[in-house]
Amino acid sequence: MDPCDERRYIRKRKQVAYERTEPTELIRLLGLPASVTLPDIENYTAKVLLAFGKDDYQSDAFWMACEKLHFECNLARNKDAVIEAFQTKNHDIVVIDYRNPKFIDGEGICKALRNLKSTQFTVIVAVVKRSAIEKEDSNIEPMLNMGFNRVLMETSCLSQCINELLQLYKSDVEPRVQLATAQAVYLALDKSSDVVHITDHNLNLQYLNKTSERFLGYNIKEVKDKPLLDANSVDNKELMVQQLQRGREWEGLISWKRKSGEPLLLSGRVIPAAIPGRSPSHYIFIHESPYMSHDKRLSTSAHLSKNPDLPKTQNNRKGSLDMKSISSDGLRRQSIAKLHNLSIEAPITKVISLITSVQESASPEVIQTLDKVVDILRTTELYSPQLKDDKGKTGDPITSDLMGALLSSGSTVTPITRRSSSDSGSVPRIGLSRTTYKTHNISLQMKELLDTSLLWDFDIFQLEDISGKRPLVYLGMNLMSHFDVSSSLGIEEMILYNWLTIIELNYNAKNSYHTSTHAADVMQATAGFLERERLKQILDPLDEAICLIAAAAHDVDHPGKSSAFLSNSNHELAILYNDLCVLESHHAALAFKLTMSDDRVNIFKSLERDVYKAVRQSVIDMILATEMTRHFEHLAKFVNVFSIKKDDDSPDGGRSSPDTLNWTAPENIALIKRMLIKCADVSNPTRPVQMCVEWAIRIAEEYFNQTDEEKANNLPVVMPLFDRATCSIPKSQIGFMDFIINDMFEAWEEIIGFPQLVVNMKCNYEYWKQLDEMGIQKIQDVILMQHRTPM
Ligand SMILES: Nc1ncnc2c1ncn2[C@@H]1O[C@@H]2COP(=O)(O)O[C@H]2[C@H]1O
Repeated sequence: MDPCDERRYIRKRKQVAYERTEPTELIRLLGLPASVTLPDIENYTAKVLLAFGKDDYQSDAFWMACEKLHFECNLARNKDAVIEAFQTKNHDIVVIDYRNPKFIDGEGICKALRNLKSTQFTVIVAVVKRSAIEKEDSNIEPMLNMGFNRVLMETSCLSQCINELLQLYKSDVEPRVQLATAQAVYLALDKSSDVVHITDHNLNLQYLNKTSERFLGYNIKEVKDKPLLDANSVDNKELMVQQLQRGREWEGLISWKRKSGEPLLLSGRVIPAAIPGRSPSHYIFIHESPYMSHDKRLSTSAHLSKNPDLPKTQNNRKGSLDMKSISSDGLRRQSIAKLHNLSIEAPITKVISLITSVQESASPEVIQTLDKVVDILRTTELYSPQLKDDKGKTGDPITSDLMGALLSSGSTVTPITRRSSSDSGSVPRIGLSRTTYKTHNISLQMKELLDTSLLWDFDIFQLEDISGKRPLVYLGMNLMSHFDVSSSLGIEEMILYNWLTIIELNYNAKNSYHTSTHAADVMQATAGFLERERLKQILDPLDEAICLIAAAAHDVDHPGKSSAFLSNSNHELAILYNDLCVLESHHAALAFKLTMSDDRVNIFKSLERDVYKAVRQSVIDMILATEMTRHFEHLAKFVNVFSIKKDDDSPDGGRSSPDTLNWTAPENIALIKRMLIKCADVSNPTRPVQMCVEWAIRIAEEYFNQTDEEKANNLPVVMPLFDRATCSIPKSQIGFMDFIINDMFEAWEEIIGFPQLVVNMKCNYEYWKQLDEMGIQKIQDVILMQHRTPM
């Protein structure tokens, strides 16, 4: 459709349900180049006021354009209404209909608005008739002088109105917002009780605040562009300048001369201001207010006791002293001093001290980079995942959706009714067996299949079929027996069988992905990893048992919805766990609740108290490690500790571990077990392609169901792009592998030596890329292609 032919569409808009258009989609709809970025409407919503005496295509087009851009829009019919609306909302843009004074007095409105002080930062636009502008002798200057910023020719074209508003936003509103912010900053500086001076890079004064004016007696006109400091102002001025030029802050005493000639010594700091990568262009001098820092000055300066004027100055200002903040500040300083006196030092403090000492002799660029490093190290969120800006902004939206949902636990509260979970209720009853578990009860087909249970291409879906959807018990018994778990725990095999049965019964068969087949698959991957020589050397039989148990139970009673969904729907589990690690906490708690519910399922009953404690702690730790919001934290810790040095001369073909690393230290074993279960949990993209595809379909189906339910119940949609009508399965898989899988499996493979993982992973990645290039998106089409793909 010709975008300018949208007039009919606009006229009909009141009957059409309005659909929110995402900015990126809008760019596509409008056919704008991908490089165009829409205003940061997440953070700032522009406010537009339409001054139109009556509705017509023009007011409709602007109204619609505002909706598309997510700008707030108001309409006023006459001068009084415009002034009233403006005084309430202080709009960024006012569009005035200037076509016919019969309907609305455009000139009067513009003048009245400009008479208000608050329109200083407002863009006023006049919409004029085509003929008014197309005339050869047309002259808009009088209108500009009247107070309009822009004169637009009438148009019924929606995209033209959108473009106009966008341009106004970019060229006028944004800079004005920034200007207003800058004014606010100046105001803050003027109101600050600190003495503030700003100089250029030659230390010539550019700005001083009101407190400085009061204390030193100069106003800016008298001293602008004059040197701020004289030779005696600072003890070692050269050193200070050197440090500032290198981009480093300086702290110390500066001796000032008041206009009246009296000296004034102030302690403070000087901060270089620079565009990143450049040398400083300005220096900011901040001195604690002479009245606020009186005590400190007295104690730091011998000069001061000789200066009788200061206490007088302080007395003059006494009314403005904030005694509470002074005393609490004093207390804070005392406690910091106490802390410094204690003989404790956190490793991070040592690291920061080392970096700071390196900065002493570094170049300005290195100093700036190290400053950033120190800033990052000072946060408490060192391992919290943050999507890199470029990926977050320009990456595939499905990937952003998926990563947003996996890596954050955002929630909004709206009630729904689902009740489930045996967490707070009673444990389901099952037919517990007291007889001996007999392996010979299984069919020949099952036996043949289970003979391959340790192979990476083990067919879990065939097991799902032939076990009547009870793969966990069959495979579980096979693997537990292989690793002799009953001996490690000192129990009969029958208890293991009962335990696997009760755990399997508590997986929800109705889910499409999080069923006991997924648990069995994770257990199978776990066994595959435990079989690697490297891990055999590190983990003992009890560790192996812990890994298999954690894998079997890690998603028990998964509702097929994410933790965010549970939080958003006020689910009892979210309430119970305060929206924190909701699902994983539930899986771990329920696993133990079920285990402890009856002696016949209690696989831990023979363990000594302290061994049980350690086993319990480790199983919980592993299950909690499957929580995806901490994915990057776990991965970063693992890579930091186990980063492998490539050494081609080493006897094991280039694989060598850091010499000093104690692989079997408890904290390192814990890291390995966490990474093991994490990799097993999301190992599906490293399986043979047919299985990889089946898992992708199952997880997508589960996500789609969640989106359906969120929409049906009017809940926040956690992953809006996982909508069965529009989602691209290949794109979601490419994104998942790019962000979560590829790096983690490369690192894991390096440690455990399992090339098949990475080979499969790369093949599958290529497969999804091919499907994507072929334009395949929907589940049905992926299934069709799957049937064509050879095993
Ligand atoms: N193939 C996949 N594609 C997209 N997401 C996946 C895939 N496999 C696993 N996941 C997600 O990764 C999560 C790992 O923890 P959960 O099993 O709780 O839930 C899992 C899914 O949300």
